[in-house]
Amino acid sequence: MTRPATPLLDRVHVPADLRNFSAEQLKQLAEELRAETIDVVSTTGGHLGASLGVVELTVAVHAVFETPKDRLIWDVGHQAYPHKILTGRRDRIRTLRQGGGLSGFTRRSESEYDPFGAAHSSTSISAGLGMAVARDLKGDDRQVIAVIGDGAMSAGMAYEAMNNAGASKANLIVILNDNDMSIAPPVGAMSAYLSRLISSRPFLSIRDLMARVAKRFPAPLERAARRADEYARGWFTGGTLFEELGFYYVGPVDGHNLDHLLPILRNLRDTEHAGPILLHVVTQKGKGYAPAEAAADKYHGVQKFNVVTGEQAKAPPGPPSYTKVFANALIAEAEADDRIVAINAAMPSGTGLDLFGKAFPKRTFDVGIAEQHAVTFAAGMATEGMKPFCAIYSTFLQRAYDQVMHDVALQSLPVRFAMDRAGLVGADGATHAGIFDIAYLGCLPGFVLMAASDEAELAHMVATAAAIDDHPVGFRYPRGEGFGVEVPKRGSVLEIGRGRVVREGTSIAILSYGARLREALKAADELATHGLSCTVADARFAKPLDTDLVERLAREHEVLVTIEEGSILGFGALVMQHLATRGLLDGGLKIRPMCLPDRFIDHDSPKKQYDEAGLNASQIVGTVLAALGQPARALPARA
Ligand SMILES: Cc1ncc(C[n+]2csc(CCOP(=O)(O)OP(=O)(O)O)c2C)c(N)n1
Ligand SMILES: CC(=O)[C@@H](O)[C@H](O)COP(=O)(O)O
Ligand SMILES: [Mg+2]
Repeated sequence: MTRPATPLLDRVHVPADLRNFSAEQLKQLAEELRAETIDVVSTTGGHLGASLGVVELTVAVHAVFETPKDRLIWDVGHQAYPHKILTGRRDRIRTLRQGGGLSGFTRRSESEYDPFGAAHSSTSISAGLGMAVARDLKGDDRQVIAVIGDGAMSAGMAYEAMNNAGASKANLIVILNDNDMSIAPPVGAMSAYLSRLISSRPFLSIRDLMARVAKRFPAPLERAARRADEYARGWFTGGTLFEELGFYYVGPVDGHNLDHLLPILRNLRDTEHAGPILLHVVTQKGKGYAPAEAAADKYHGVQKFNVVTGEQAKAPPGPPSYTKVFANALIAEAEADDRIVAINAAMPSGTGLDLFGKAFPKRTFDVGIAEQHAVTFAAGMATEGMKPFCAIYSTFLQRAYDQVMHDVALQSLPVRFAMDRAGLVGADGATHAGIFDIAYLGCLPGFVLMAASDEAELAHMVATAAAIDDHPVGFRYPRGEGFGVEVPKRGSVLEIGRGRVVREGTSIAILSYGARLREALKAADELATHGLSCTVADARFAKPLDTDLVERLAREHEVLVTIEEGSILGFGALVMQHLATRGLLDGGLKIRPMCLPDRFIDHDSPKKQYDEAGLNASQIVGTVLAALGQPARALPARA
């Protein structure tokens, strides 16, 4: 596929190169930028829809504001591919989300045009306000612009920031990019409110009149006239919510029309305004690419695809994903128990609750990007005897940590946390790696914590979680496909706090928590070629720990390796802490906890990430041999 001709874009290496373009040239540049973005993502995969929706906005903001001196923050950052192309990274844009390549989100270490890293949503206004206040304290004169989507605007953090910004009177420009989409169609009252704004009649004539009148009156009267202007605006467009939060509301404006965007942005740039402004732009996710515009998800996240047909590359048919297994297992439980309800935070398809929702629409809740609310909402349901399953990716559950501790654990409420994407996640990189949940939940008293070593185990853990009614429960499972083991239609309830030995040996013990079990078994096979007999056990539970199993392994083996797809201070730490209190570390046991290194691991393929993390079979073998003081001699080639 030949790349699209981009004569104007070829002249733009940094935004300064486009600032002398005419309006007509900027329109052409936008079209070229859109074509380039489509071509790039067709070869890399990634977040296409959101990027296509902000092509004109990206061109306009960089044309009007002096980035990077003026700070431009993209909320989530998944829509920043056009931004990256215009800001000196076009030559690397086709390395997007690949090992050693560009991140799929904005990143400070990547470019001076990325003043703030993102990926978890709804942080842009807070960061922008921080920059604006710092600017004022330093006496700088830069502008600060935060672009936030309508989905991201459903998170509490956005309101915390607006509440503070409105009171602080700091000069900050928030651009609300309203495409009436989150990953799925948006939910919540804010979405309905924004739809009303968009459907109202814009009333620029009255507003301009009020603004002109306001300028001609002496101060007291000007204030009255200004209030009238705000009221008029609030009345016609309903920008009242933002006005009441102290923002000067402008909009709604067509976010694809440079004839509108450019003069408005210039006005906002040049007008002295005491306090924050909210520019409400209306855009279309997937704009300008018919397959994306027609798709239900607007091509939010795509594989590589054929530009002509829009057909995405399909992975060869493989085992069902853990997500699918979770959804089916939960449906089976819900069929037997009508107290089971399911909650997600704007991730219905990612968590599999779209499937559950088809089966139980009245028992499925999408609360928007609002993980903190999701957790305490679930806690409230649990107090009334419901059995809430909170399906939130491990990484996004981090946002609701106090709710997990204060509202759930402290009250010992039986909320069940289905933590998908636990472990390294590949192309989304460090921001999305679900690697801290063992540590951040393992320290909470009363939690039952499980990790699935394969998809059948996941089904059993769903059944077990459904059966536990007096404790909070968390179970974790990796992104992607299972191993292809047979999955029962409905899982069996496991004995709480009991692991299982899957291979008996004598001198080496490998205790795995989660999906590294297969690697542990491979390592055992390789160690056997060294004449080393390995016991391999699946811990299944981090809490309550199977202390009998752990103590037996410690007593009966020379080397005990623990392995987990999690950070330091996780499962291995729990095991060592227990053995230490039992005096079982005093007798010369060689214990080696294998977990992820204490650093962030960048985007790459999951296989390469685990190689880098040191958690594959050969690295387990190396750890055992090192513990025995044996050189890791060349292992026989794996058949
Ligand atoms: C805290 C958090 N929860 C969930 C997500 C997953 N997520 C990424 S983008 C997105 C939707 C964002 O919608 P919007 O802000 O409207 O941006 P759009 O994709 O429409 O441009 C979600 C839910 C996230 N990145 N961060
Ligand atoms: C941008 C964002 O945060 C989501 O789109 C995320 O990338 C989804 O991850 P999965 O692809 O693992 O569902
Ligand atoms: Mg949106």
